[in-house]
Amino acid sequence: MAYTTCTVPSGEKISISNGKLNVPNNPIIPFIRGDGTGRDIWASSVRVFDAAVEKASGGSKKISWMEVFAGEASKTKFDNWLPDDTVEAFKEFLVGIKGPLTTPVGGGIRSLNVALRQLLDLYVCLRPVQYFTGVPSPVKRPEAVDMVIFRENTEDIYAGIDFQAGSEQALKVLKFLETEYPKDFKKVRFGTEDVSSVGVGIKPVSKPGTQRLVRAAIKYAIEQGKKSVTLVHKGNIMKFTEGAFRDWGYELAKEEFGAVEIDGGPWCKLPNGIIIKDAIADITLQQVLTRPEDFDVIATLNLNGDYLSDALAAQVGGIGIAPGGNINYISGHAIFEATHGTAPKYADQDVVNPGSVVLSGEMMFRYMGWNDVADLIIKGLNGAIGSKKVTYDFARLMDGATKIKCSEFGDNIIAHM
Ligand SMILES: NC(=O)C1=CN([C@@H]2O[C@H](COP(=O)(O)OP(=O)(O)OC[C@H]3O[C@@H](n4cnc5c(N)ncnc54)[C@H](OP(=O)(O)O)[C@@H]3O)[C@@H](O)[C@H]2O)C=CC1
Ligand SMILES: O=C(O)CCC(=O)C(=O)O
Ligand SMILES: [Mg+2]
Repeated sequence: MAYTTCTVPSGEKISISNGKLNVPNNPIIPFIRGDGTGRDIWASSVRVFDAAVEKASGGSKKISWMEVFAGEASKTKFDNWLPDDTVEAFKEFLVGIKGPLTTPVGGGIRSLNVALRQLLDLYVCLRPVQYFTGVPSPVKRPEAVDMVIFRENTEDIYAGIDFQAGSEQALKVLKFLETEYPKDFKKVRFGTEDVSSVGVGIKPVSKPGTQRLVRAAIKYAIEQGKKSVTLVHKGNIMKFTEGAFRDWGYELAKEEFGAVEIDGGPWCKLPNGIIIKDAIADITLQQVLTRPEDFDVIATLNLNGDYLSDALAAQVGGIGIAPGGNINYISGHAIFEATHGTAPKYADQDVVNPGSVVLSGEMMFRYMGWNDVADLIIKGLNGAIGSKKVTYDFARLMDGATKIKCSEFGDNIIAHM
């Protein structure tokens, strides 16, 4: 493919055959720096990645980084928020990594982060939540938190069927409901008689969309020897979207994985003892705090997963150390990215924690089968935290800590590899 907004460096492509990635020694990996603090974090993280690859391979492996553009940098450079080249590069080179991109509230462009997930059909948002010894936490037993969130990444209210009050689309949908379903429509109290001041959002949730997500979560639980998979939903209220997510999840566990009901159901057990259970989203937010041991792998819908991942990140030291990956386990496409956003008030000050992107890279290397590189990154991060020379977010809660810059924290990780 001829790219006009980016340049393909020398290197080789990662490919997939029979569901297995083939990773050359000099893979081309597209990356987006990101908006706001994304710039500071990338500069620090990429040095960590290169150092870990160099050290683990003795110089026989090297990433060929390919910069691709999206967000504010792309708008300035190309008058285009998300050039086709960027999407094509992630498609062609299979595995990539990105910094956060800004999404305006209440108008303007729709999320570029969500767009990338949808355009590449990256149906799993994988967000592990684990505690690193020494990280300051607001809870008493942060070490009890060891959870992995499988967040559905393409459907739900993130699908973008979201119409502004008074728009032609909103008025048409409301008219349709009034005409076709007059009894249901009459029951709704909008707070106004004037429907031109009613915005409308639609929440699509499908059985195949649910089941591919739950399948990935159960497979992960089996491969990693986990104790349970909890389907988190608000199915008591949204019966045919969130409730259906729960039912389709249990159905899949029984039909594809041989689960049988326990204690009269609906909880069930796989032949290897893994429990498949469910919990309603509101109480889940309390119970992940009060009894974290009960949660292991969590499979949930898009919005619940978004809320849960920030809340859980707090328990193990905050959003500065919360990684993630957006993955299609069938096509092999994956884009790794932090859970946090662009934190614009800190942009270009070289102060924020690069840990979330560093750990997103660690996930990327493990996904590529470069476990020795991933292990070195973990070793370096553990050492850096243990040295108590950390960025402001950890330093403000850690006794006896020295506050250092984002770039210096990257150096500290490298020094401890
Ligand atoms: N995938 C993506 O690209 C995402 C993009 N976004 C976008 O980012 C923008 C800003 O979102 P906002 O809701 O403010 O959330 P952010 O995650 O950007 O920041 C919120 C707060 O989290 C803390 N924080 C964030 N990143 C770090 C870090 N690396 N190190 C230490 N602390 C950190 C800071 O807390 P404190 O003030 O306490 O220091 C910061 O003020 C929005 O446009 C949003 O849409 C949001 C989430 C994901
Ligand atoms: O796309 C955005 O701006 C926000 C997305 C988000 O919060 C997330 O994926 O966790
Ligand atoms: Mg979020």
